[in-house]
Amino acid sequence: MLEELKEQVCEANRQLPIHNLVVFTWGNVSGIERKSGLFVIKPSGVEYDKLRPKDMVVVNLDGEKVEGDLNPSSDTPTHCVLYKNFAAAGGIVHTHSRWATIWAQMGKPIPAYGTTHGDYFYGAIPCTRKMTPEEIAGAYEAETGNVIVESFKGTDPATIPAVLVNSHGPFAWGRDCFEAVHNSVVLEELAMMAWHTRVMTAGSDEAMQRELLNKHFWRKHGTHAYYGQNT
Ligand SMILES: O=C(CO)[C@@H](O)[C@H](O)COP(=O)(O)O
Repeated sequence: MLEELKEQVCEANRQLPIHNLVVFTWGNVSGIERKSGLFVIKPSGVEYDKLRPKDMVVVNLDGEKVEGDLNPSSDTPTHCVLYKNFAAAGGIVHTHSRWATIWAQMGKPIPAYGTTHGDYFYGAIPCTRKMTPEEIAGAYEAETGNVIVESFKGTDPATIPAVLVNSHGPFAWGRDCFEAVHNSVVLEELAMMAWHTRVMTAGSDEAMQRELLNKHFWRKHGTHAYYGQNT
């Protein structure tokens, strides 16, 4: 089972440059096997076109490497915190994709301006608060996960499968690593569209009508128990 997951996570990482989500190696994808509690993640610093399934690193939910010759991504502790807190996450992606990173650097959530957004995200895509100096100086990557979890209090992460880490960049997730990559591509497109919407409306944060958001999100997702019910 883990061998198949290694192949999937390797392929998902190789899709990041294909979708123009990364420069150099500024991104990583992981996937979890919930039954064992083990997840597979990209090795740190390895170029995507050189990745092979056997290079993938296996990590447990205590953040300990259990298999692999290479070092796991430097963001592994963040992936770990998200897997422990978001049951909805079967796969996680972190990138520095351009337009989503612009919003993360602005420290602003991406409003649900239109139905393209509403088809994938049931509301604004949140931006975390800035981290404290203590959090930055401490277990930084784990604290990055903690501020993400904090920004989802009262929100089902299955219905908004992405976040902007303030001053850093986006994380996205899905039921598996390929859906997480898909959501990362959609996030990047929405971030670019939202930027231009905001500029052309003189900085308006006015979102689409709630009725329209409900219609679009639940028409697409309402049949999946994964998303809960239309509240
Ligand atoms: O967020 C960062 C750096 O700010 C990381 O995502 C790196 O850009 C990729 O690190 P590795 O996965 O290669 O360790």
